[in-house]
Amino acid sequence: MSETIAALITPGGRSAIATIVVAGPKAGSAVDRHFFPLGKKQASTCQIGDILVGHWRDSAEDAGEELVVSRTAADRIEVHCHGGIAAFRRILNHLVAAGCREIAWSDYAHQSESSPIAAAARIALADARTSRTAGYLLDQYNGALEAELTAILGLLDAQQTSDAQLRLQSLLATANFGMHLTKPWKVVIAGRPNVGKSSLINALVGYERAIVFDQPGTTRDAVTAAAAFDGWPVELADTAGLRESDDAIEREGVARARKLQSAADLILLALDQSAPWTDEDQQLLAAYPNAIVIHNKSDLPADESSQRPAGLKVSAQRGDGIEQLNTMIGHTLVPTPPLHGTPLLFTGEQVAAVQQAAAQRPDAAIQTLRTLLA
Ligand SMILES: Nc1nc2c(ncn2[C@@H]2O[C@H](COP(=O)(O)OP(=O)(O)OP(=O)(O)O)[C@@H](O)[C@H]2O)c(=O)[nH]1
Ligand SMILES: [Mg+2]
Repeated sequence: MSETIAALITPGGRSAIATIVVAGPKAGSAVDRHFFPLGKKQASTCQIGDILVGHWRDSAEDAGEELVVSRTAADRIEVHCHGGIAAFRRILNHLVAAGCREIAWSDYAHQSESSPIAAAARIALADARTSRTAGYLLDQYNGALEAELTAILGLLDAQQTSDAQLRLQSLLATANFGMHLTKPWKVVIAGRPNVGKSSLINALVGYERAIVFDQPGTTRDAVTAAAAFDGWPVELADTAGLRESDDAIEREGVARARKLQSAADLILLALDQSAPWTDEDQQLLAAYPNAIVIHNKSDLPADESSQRPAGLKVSAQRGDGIEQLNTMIGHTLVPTPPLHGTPLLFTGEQVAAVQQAAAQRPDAAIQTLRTLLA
């Protein structure tokens, strides 16, 4: 590396501490210009692993900001400063004036990782919302996908094209799961007004996110909440109760509800087991054949209609059955979680490249896969 770069590697905004990495031959001298250590060692002369406390000053007269500098590799220094935007911006500006080139943290990940797949996994890890999804991304960071692509390349090189094709297809089958490692599953609740959809959302997320009221037509706009079921990150959406209405705002709410429901990975169909079975319930059941059917208000006497389908009995109000619902949502989203270490496609670019390779003749497929690995 001949140039020296500076990159903010923590999220922008009001985080507590920001970390700026300075990497390249001029890292030490660039930091020395503004960093005045309390001890004898300078940023440019300290050893790997040294942590220096000092002040970042505009000039020798400036009181400066107290911060910490450490050397993490021969040509790499980290500056740990206050996390406010103005604080890290000032330091980055000084580093640029000292000859560093400022780059984005994602570009730094690409520069500092050994392969594009490891870099992509590192970037994706920042978007993993649960330790379960992070675990699968760590597998890819540690080489699971790279090893599989390399093995497929070997098969193609050896002209074992049908074996290669099988393994490309198995990889493609992981794309839906893999892409969800950084993008939560969308779970949307549907049902007639007043069956207890908002109450169910609140019971599932564990706090009062959605407004509950005894009048039908309470929820108008979609309300979403971040949740996790069985370690799978989910964006859970409450929607307006589905019914014909003369009220323009409610009609708009119903239109938005239908749109969200059509884009959902999973629908929870809420029914009121204490109310008589209606044609609307029947229509909803037919419209969402893959939905999890929930019979809410199990604390009230049941309406014994013969048309009532099988489903999970819960009481959103009392919490009965919510734990089972939780588990059922997780198992429905991911019926058979991949074993740890399984290669997974987790970016759109990877999916597109593997789809392309699967459709190509061996020579072209080899080129496509090499580009993905290079
Ligand atoms: N007894 C009983 N009442 C419930 C239960 N769940 C919800 N309710 C009541 O049913 C009424 C409607 O609840 P909501 O959660 O607002 O229903 P909703 O389906 O979101 O209604 P809309 O937003 O109007 O479509 C409220 O009075 C709730 O307190 C339950 O498990 N048992
Ligand atoms: Mg509601």
